[in-house]
Amino acid sequence: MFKVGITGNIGSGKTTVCKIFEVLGIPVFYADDEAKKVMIEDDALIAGIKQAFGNESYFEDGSLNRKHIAGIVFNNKEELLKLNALVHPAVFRAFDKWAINQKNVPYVLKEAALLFESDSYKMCDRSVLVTAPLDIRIQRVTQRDGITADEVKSRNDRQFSEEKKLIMANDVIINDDSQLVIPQVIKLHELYLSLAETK
Ligand SMILES: CC(C)(COP(=O)(O)OP(=O)(O)OC[C@H]1O[C@@H](n2cnc3c(N)ncnc32)[C@H](O)[C@@H]1O)[C@@H](O)C(=O)NCCC(=O)NCCS
Ligand SMILES: Nc1ncnc2c1ncn2[C@@H]1O[C@H](COP(=O)(O)OP(=O)(O)OP(=O)(O)O)[C@@H](O)[C@H]1O
Repeated sequence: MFKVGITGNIGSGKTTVCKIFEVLGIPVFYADDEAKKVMIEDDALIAGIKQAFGNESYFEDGSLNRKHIAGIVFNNKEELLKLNALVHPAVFRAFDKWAINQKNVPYVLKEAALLFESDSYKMCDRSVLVTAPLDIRIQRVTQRDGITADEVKSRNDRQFSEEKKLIMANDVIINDDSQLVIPQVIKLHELYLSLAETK
């Protein structure tokens, strides 16, 4: 199966772009959503997270105390690496399992905030970066999530810069309101159809 990894820094619009690919019939694996799922379903992982970040990482009903964990990991690089090392292998396994089950589709997309940071782009045939300037991204995320501009910046600082990702990515979608997004997606879709056919 031809696999395309899609990424972008916080608030770039990668999920929005993925919805357009879905309309074109392309299945999308949302790594960030899968991370949220395994963190409340995988017993070994839950035990590891409690050991690393305390029992208060979970509420009594078993849901994740996101604020508690975010407060630790987005303020300390070592703690974030610890969390990533616990969560990412479980997400990689889930993606492999999911991809095998996608039948009769030309290619699949893997949406991941940390495609490059986690090296998971190496498991894809192609990568695409969604970009937008930081001020626009801050505005979008503060509006969407009700978190502060400083919180958005601190998460952004934990990710590779857009400049670095532009060098690593094969393709780019510009989502800064200067050009339409749908034609950019259709153009890439046509490219991926032809690349998948010749793989
Ligand atoms: C720390 C947690 C609990 C905070 O939850 P919260 O609901 O506040 O944020 P959410 O998960 O919606 O993430 C929002 C954005 O933060 C950024 N972000 C999330 N995790 C990370 C990370 N490990 N490193 C850098 N940025 C991150 C991304 O841009 C993401 O889109 C959560 O982000 C988490 O469990 N992260 C670890 C899993 C992970 O690495 N997910 C991303 C890739 S699989
Ligand atoms: N071109 C656009 N015009 C207006 N609003 C947009 C555009 N693209 C994205 N948005 C909005 O900006 C917010 C962030 O977009 P989206 O959730 O797709 O980004 P993301 O990269 O997946 O974010 P995160 O990394 O935080 O998960 C959403 O509320 C979305 O509706």
